[in-house]
Amino acid sequence: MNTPATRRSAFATSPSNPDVKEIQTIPERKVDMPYAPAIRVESPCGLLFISGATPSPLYHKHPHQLAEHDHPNSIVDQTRRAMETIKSILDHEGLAWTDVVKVTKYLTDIRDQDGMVAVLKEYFGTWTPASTTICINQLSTPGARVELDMIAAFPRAKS
Ligand SMILES: O=C(O)C/C=C/C(=O)C(=O)O
Repeated sequence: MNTPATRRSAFATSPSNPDVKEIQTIPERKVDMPYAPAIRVESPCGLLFISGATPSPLYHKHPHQLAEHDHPNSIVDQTRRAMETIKSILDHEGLAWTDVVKVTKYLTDIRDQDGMVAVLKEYFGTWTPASTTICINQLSTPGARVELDMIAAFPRAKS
């Protein structure tokens, strides 16, 4: 588990809503990305919406360059990569796995569910956020079998 820390300044603020903030964990890589790693909503309580994480590196070129997407075949290894990406965003925001309130899980083969869930348990321990699991026929890069997105809530002292 990571340790809660002071919330960082956001990368940018929505021009139409001062409570909506763009999060960039590696600001110099924004130029390569068509979406933010996360969006923080600060009022009435702080929420963090984490973009879908796959086995691909968080920051990668768009359009995709296949050399950046050399995925292991194993669902366990792919899920660990996605969870490490999400951990980097939670760490950046000073949040813990126990601050995650919702997980959406996308699989290309529902038989991968048990392997994916076992890896999530390594990270979440006994904490069980709300969850939705969806099976789809393809993800964003060849060979990707899993994508995870999450919503986390900032503890009141940090909201
Ligand atoms: O599903 C999304 O839009 C977020 C993730 C995207 C990718 O993994 C990607 O563009 O490679």
